[in-house]
Amino acid sequence: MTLLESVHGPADLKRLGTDELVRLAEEIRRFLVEKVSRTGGHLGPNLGVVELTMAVHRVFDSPRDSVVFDTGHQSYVHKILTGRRDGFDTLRQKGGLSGYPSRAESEHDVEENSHASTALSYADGLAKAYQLTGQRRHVVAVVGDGALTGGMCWEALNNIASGADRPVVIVVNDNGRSYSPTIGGLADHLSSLRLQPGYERALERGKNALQSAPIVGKPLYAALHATKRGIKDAISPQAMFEDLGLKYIGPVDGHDTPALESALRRAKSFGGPVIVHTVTRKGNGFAPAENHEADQMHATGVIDPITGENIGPAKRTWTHVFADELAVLGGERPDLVAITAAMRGPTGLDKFAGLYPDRCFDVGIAEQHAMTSAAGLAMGGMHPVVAIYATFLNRAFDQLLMDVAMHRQGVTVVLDRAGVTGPDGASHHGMWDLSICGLVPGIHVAAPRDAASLREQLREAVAIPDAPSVVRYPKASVGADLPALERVGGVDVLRRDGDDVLLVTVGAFGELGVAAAQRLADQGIGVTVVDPRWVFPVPDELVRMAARHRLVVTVEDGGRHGGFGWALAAALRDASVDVPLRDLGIPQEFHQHGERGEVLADLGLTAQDVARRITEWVAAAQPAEMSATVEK
Ligand SMILES: Cc1ncc(C[n+]2csc(CCOP(=O)(O)OP(=O)(O)O)c2C)c(N)n1
Ligand SMILES: CC(=O)[C@@H](O)[C@H](O)COP(=O)(O)O
Ligand SMILES: [Mg+2]
Repeated sequence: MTLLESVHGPADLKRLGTDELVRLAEEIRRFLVEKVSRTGGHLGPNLGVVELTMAVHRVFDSPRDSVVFDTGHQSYVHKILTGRRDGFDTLRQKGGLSGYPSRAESEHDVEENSHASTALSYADGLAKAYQLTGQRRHVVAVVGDGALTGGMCWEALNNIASGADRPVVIVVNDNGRSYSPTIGGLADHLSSLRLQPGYERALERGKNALQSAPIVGKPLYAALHATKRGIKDAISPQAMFEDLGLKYIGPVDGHDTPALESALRRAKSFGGPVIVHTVTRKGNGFAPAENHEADQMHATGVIDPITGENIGPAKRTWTHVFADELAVLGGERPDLVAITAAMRGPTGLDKFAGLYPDRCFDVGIAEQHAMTSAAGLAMGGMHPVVAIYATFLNRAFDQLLMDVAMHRQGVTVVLDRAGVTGPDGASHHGMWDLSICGLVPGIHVAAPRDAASLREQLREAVAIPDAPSVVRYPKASVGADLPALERVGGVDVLRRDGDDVLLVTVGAFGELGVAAAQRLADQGIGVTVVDPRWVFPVPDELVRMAARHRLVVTVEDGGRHGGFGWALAAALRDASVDVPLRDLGIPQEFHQHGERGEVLADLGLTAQDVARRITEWVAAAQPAEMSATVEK
């Protein structure tokens, strides 16, 4: 039996000796590479936290002590050590192990939200609750240097620091990277601390040697300790944390188990808010990850477990199309600037940044700041393109509404991963953006249906000088272009078989709509399929088209609640167009992980299901109106 097979929970971990811990770390790394190379996932981040997670679970007592992982993508080791080793063959798969903590999976899991920079706020709340209920429980928050660039962390730190008697242990996992190198003053600050990685170890050795020395040991240690403190204050700017009221321990080598455990034990005994600054290496122990140029295998697909080479299917995604067109636009429009929230590569800004390095800004994991900074850039005469994942627009709603739209600033927001994303689960599905954008006065929202539309609508968006414009597209390969039969009032007609049903498809669902119409035509139901292209404001032409049909059906890769279908229904009511409308979209629930196609099928968002629903609706409609159609 391997050591890994002998560890079913933290208690088993606590019984291991030093040499066994080294072996266990090696076994965990081999396990991670073997499993994640097959399933895909966050290999780099988890290879970087093997010793750190082991030490946390040896020093603290989960689940009595709460261990919160910020973003949660680096919680695989935590899962392995808390009895879920056997689930890794199903990692991030439908019905399988989540790629993030999951309260349904384990009592050891606290936070499920994959949106970064929240762990310290959870920790603050948990610590207050334990204090109020007289529970002597520690709260441990593992937070990355990237997550620390998020504003919520600083809001939380401000509050945690005021709780001098609340035992919150903040373990900073400082690997110097988000996807790419972490940016900003804080990163510089941490790196200035990182310069003495052996600092704590040297201190530990020195203290042990001194304290064991007879007679002179203890006084000498005390004198040196005071000197150390003075040195730290003088040469290492961690004084910033201590000036905030947070004790600082570190930097600690995040792969040195004895040093880690010593630092964590000191933190545990402190009894108040304390930062343990650990220095780790993303991808540690797997050379292809350690040396991975782009992002040290932050998130991989299926890879060769030896070479690290991607062996999944190469695909041209919507992101690629955006990246290429923005690069072209950058040459035509010197006022165009791009903004990323620590995801320059994944959102397709690398090409633009390579051509125009001074015009691409990485603001860290700070979508709120990105949006309002964009408003400032627009006020200053630039046209910003803010490229973020759709789910992270949630973070910047107020800024979009008040700082961009209310000030009528020309900012273009490009939302990648819009709609059902898949393996990253409930907090990553981009299902909220249409509902959010629909609330914003004056906003223009485009949902391109293919690559040609994306290029065209991106150009249209950056030409809007006095309002926010949004372009949204899915996490998927981009299919073949779907040409329109004609464009009427800005609305593209994709197929015209009759006036029984007006099927309005949003974005990439154009292909689905045409396929559904074909199925319905075979049943004698005449469907006209249209793509509004710009879904907000709702095109007037759509209202006119609806009036000429017996039933209107909308289908969108977005949340139904407050989505495009609801907006069109309201527009029909406002225009007194009395035609029944049925809206198909993502139900207003938190949807678990799985492949995008699986989740869409479960939600009935396939051509077959849409055709079936329409057949049912047509059959259920007033017989006089529709029977002729159905009998045909
Ligand atoms: C609000 C938000 N924006 C962007 C992301 C995408 N994202 C996931 S992990 C990550 C980098 C996190 O870096 P860090 O906290 O340093 O953790 P590491 O991967 O280095 O362990 C980012 C930007 C996110 N999860 N949440
Ligand atoms: C944890 C996180 O927010 C991202 O790393 C997430 O895994 C998105 O992955 P994709 O870029 O593959 O959509
Ligand atoms: Mg990091």
